[in-house]
Amino acid sequence: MFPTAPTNRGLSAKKPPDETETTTTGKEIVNTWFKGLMAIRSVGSGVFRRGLFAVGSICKGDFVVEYRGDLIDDAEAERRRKVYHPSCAAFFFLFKWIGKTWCIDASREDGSFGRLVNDEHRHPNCRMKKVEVEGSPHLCLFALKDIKDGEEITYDYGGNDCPWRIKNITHPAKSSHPAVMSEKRMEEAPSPQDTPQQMTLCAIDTHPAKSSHPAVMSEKRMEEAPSPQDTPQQMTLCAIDTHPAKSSHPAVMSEKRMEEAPSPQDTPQQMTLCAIDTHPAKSSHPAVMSEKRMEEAPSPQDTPQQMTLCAIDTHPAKSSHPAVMSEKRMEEAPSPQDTPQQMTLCAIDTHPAKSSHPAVMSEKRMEEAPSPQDTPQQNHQMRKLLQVLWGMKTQQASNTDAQQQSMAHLLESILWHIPLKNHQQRKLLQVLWGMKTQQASNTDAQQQSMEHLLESVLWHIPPKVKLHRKKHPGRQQRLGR
Ligand SMILES: C[S@@+](CC[C@H](N)C(=O)[O-])C[C@H]1O[C@@H](n2cnc3c(N)ncnc32)[C@H](O)[C@@H]1O
Repeated sequence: MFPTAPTNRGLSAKKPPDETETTTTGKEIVNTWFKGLMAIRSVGSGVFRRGLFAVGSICKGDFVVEYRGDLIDDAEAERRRKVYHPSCAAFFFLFKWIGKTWCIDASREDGSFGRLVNDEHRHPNCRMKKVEVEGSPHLCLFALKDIKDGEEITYDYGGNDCPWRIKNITHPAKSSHPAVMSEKRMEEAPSPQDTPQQMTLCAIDTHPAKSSHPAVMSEKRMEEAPSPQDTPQQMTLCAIDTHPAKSSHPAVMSEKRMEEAPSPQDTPQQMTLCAIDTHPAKSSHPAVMSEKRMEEAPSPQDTPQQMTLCAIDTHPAKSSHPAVMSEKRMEEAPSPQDTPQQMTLCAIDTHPAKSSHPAVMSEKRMEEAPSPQDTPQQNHQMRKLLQVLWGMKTQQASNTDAQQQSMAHLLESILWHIPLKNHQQRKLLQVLWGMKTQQASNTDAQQQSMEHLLESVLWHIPPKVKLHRKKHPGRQQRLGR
C-alpha cells in the first residue's frame, strides 16, 4: 500500500544493508513514490519547463525518486526512436545491465516524478543507480549531498551532447535551442563518491540477473499486475461511480457549453477522421509536430484538427516487428505496485484539501506551480482537443503505438492548460485516460461514467464564449439584432 507519511524516505546510508536486505529494500524503493515529498514546478517555458523540487529536506545517501518507464532492450529503443518525435528521446535512459544495453523509456506522461528531473552536470545533487528487484533493473536517484527544502532535484545525464550544456544554458527557460534531445546514459562502474550503501546497490547491478531472457522480465511484470477482478482502474471507477449524486457539479454539458462543443456534424471522431483523411499530405516534414509546436502552447490560430493532424501525421507506424517486450503490453499494464491511477485515486478519494494525508500531488503543491496564462482561445482549443483525443482514444485499437504516444503528449499539454485551481479535474483526467487505455475490460456502464466524468472535466476548462461576450457586449446591437 501507499506510504502515508514521509517516514520511509529512503535508504539512509547509515546502515548498509546486506545483500538480502538490499533486495527487500530495493523493492521498497520501487514501491514508493514518496508522495508529499516532491513538487513539480516550472523552471521556464515550453514543454520541457518542468522540474522536480524537494519538499522537505533530503539527506545525503537517501533514495529520492525512481526513474520509471518502460523497460525495453536496445533494439526496441532504436525502433521507438525512429517513430517517436525527437523530443521523446529526452526521456530515454540507456544503461548497461547484464552485459546488454537497456533503456527505460519514460516518454509516456504517466504522472511519475523521476522523468521530470533535469540535468545538472556541474553540481548535481543526485546520482542515478541501478537497483535490481526480482530480476528487473530499476533506475533510482539517490542524494549525493544533503538537499534542502525547495531545492531542485538534479543529476548528471551523462554524455557531452546536451545542447543546453554546450550553450552553457542552465534551464529550459533560458534555452533558445530547440528540443534536441540527448538521451541519458549510465556507466556501470560506481563512482568514487558512492556511499557504502550505494556501493552495495551498484554491486547488485553486476550480479547476473536471475533471468537473462528479456521476455521473462516482461512475463514477470505481467504476472505481478493486479488481477482482472480487482484492477486499480476498477476500484477507481467504483469510487467515482458511487459519487455522482453527491456532486453538486452538473455532469451534463449545459446548453451554452454544447454550443461550444463540436456540433453533431463535427464530432471528435469525425473531426479526427476528417483531419486524417483529408490532410495527410500537408506536411512534408516527418516531424509535423514541430519543435516549435512542442515548445509553445498551441497558438490561437491552430484548430484542434490541425493539432490532431500534426500528432497523427508525424508518427506513421513503420515497424510491425514484435518487440521483445511488446510496447503495447508494457504500456498498458498497470504497474503492480502503484500505478498513477492508484495514486490519483488516492488523491481524489482523500480530498486533498480536507485531508492531512500527503496525496500524490497535494493541492498545495499543485498550486505552487505557476499558472499557464492561457488565453480564452487557447482554453477553448484545449477543450476541443481533449474531445478529439478522447474520440481517438475510443478507437485506440486502430491507433499505432506512435499515435498513442503523441496522444499522451497532447494530453499532457491539455493537463497543463486546465487551471491549477481545478487540480482535481486534472487528476481526474489522468485517471480517466488510464482507464480508457484499458477500455476493452471496461463495462458499458463504466464507459458511460467515464464519458460523464470527461464532460465534468471539460466543464472546468474555462470556456471561450463567456469571456468573449464580456469583451463584446454590444455586438448584437451593432448587428441590429
Ligand atoms: C527528462 S526531461 C526533464 C523534464 C523536463 N524539464 C520536462 O519538463 O519534461 C529532459 C528535458 O528537459 C530539458 N532539460 C533538462 N535539463 C535541462 C537543463 N539543465 N537545461 C535546459 N533544459 C534542460 C531538456 O529539454 C531535456 O530534453
